[in-house]
Amino acid sequence: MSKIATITLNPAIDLTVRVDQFEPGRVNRGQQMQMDAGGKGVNVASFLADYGHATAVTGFLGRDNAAIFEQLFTQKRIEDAFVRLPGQTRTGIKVIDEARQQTTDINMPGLQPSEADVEQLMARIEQLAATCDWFVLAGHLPPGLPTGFYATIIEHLKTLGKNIVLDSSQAALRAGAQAGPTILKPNIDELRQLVERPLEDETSIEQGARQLLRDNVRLVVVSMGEQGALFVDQHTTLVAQPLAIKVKSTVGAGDAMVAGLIAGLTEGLPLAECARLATAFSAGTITRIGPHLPERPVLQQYISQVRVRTLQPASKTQEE
Ligand SMILES: Nc1ncnc2c1ncn2[C@@H]1O[C@H](COP(=O)(O)OP(=O)(O)O)[C@@H](O)[C@H]1O
Ligand SMILES: O=P(O)(O)OC[C@H]1O[C@](O)(COP(=O)(O)O)[C@@H](O)[C@@H]1O
Repeated sequence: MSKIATITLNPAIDLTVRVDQFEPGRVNRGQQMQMDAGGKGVNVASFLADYGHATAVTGFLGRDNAAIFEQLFTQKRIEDAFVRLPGQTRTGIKVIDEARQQTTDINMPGLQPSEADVEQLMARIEQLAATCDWFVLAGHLPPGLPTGFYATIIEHLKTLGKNIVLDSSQAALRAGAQAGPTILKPNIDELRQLVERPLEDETSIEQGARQLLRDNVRLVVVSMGEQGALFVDQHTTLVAQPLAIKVKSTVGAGDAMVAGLIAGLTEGLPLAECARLATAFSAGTITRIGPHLPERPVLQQYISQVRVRTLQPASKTQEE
């Protein structure tokens, strides 16, 4: 089984604070606080490692607070190929309101890598390409990097014949999508930004996703929070219904979906089974804080509960 590499240019420590009945602009009393190593690619690797995959992580990590990441990598046997930068990796605040089942994210800009750091990163990616067939490029760009940075990496990885998943936002997503990764995983807001029109129903979301399928892009997964997700390829559109479970924190739900999708695709599962696995991974993480999957029997139960249907042109549906 080949290794899966994730690239997180701007990882984050997630400081989760539980505040029931959270009111912005007021004095709030918190109930619980927890810190986790995070950032999109770090989370994807962590979920895949829980599922038994060999993973490697790279990107830029602040030297001064790297311990929490190093602990995670050691614990889950994730290969650490992060380039170290002077200073601290950003910390993001995640306010979870369990009573209202709401998560509020405050994400910071992060550390700025130098030209020499970027060169070092490119060398690490080159080294990882010797052992990894899949590359996940995920998250916000750090300050100072050009919006076309993901596009540059994608173009290079394409020449090496790699499978590439892009999960980013704003201009970096737009430029990256044009470079033709294998899979795109926008959430509904990111898809709206990409296609520049309101997407109000399943059909318009499907059409928006289908617009992105071209050249190398063979699958677009649009995640829609509690509305589930659409899996759109050349031949079909599947709708994966989320599970009705008690939400603790939605932080990492999208990353879990990416991880579950890759787990399915690398096993050679049909798209409907991949959609089921991806949704089960997401369900597994929203019931807890931190980028971890539940034990196998629980995950197995979630997989069996996910409902996937085909979205047909005349809106006739068929259970998969
Ligand atoms: N409130 C929720 N209830 C149930 N499932 C959810 C909820 N929020 C997210 N999910 C699951 O996680 C998946 C990804 O979530 P989403 O919030 O769209 O991703 P992102 O974090 O990338 O914005 C969804 O497709 C769904 O299966
Ligand atoms: O790189 P960005 O877009 O600032 O996002 C970083 C945040 O995204 C996360 O990876 C969670 O992502 P998702 O909720 O989209 O799966 C957090 O761990 C992290 O704080």
